[in-house]
Amino acid sequence: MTDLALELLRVEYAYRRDVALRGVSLKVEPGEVVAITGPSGCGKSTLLHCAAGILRPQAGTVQLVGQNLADLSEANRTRLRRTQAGVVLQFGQLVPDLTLIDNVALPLLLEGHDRQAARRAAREWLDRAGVGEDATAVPGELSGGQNQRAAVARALVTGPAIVFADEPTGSLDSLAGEQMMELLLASVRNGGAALVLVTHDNMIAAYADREVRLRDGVVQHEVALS
Ligand SMILES: Nc1ncnc2c1ncn2[C@@H]1O[C@H](COP(=O)(O)OP(=O)(O)OP(=O)(O)O)[C@@H](O)[C@H]1O
Repeated sequence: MTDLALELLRVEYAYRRDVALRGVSLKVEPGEVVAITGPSGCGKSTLLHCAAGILRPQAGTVQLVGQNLADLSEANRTRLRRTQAGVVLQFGQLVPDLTLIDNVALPLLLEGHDRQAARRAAREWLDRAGVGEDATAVPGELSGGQNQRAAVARALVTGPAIVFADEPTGSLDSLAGEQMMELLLASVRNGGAALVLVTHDNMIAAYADREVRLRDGVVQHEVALS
């Protein structure tokens, strides 16, 4: 039996003042594209951060590719996250002082790959993402759309089992947003990765295989879209 890409069981998360998640369960199959939707403040980003191992839930379990994150040491959790999970956020979040090629090579260098091989793989991913010609530019010299393309390359370069994207088109106009979604979907499908996508935009959610709608920190309903 193949492991699920992601499984959350009764996950709860509270910030100092607000309870963001009140027992959320979610399964994502390998290669599946799932959109997390719902009104502002319903817990979408918190769910994504718990699933990606960035936040630690106070209750419930998160399994990434069959491994319970709570059972792993800090070092092993970081390693699993780096190798198995790619992350794309709203504004790219590239390192501003590094060129695109160095930004994309970074996850491989952190995993101990040699510099030349890391840069070669980074260049290939930048080409696939349509920004190969901008490989030596720094993020500040490029548009939001170009930076988001590089962020997709950085998320996919390690060959992750799952990609987490939080409003990846939120800073783009609608044409650049559509192109970005096409790239993200083609990239995860080529790499065989699952995609968990947070969005408040119905047009973007429509790209998913399944929509999971949150309300007040719980799953309100799930709909198969394809
Ligand atoms: N860093 C934080 N510190 C304190 N409270 C937070 C933090 N991030 C989120 N919250 C609170 O947790 C709840 C859920 O927020 P979250 O950002 O997960 O929702 P969201 O659905 O992603 O919202 P949006 O669509 O507006 O981004 C909200 O009440 C929010 O105010």
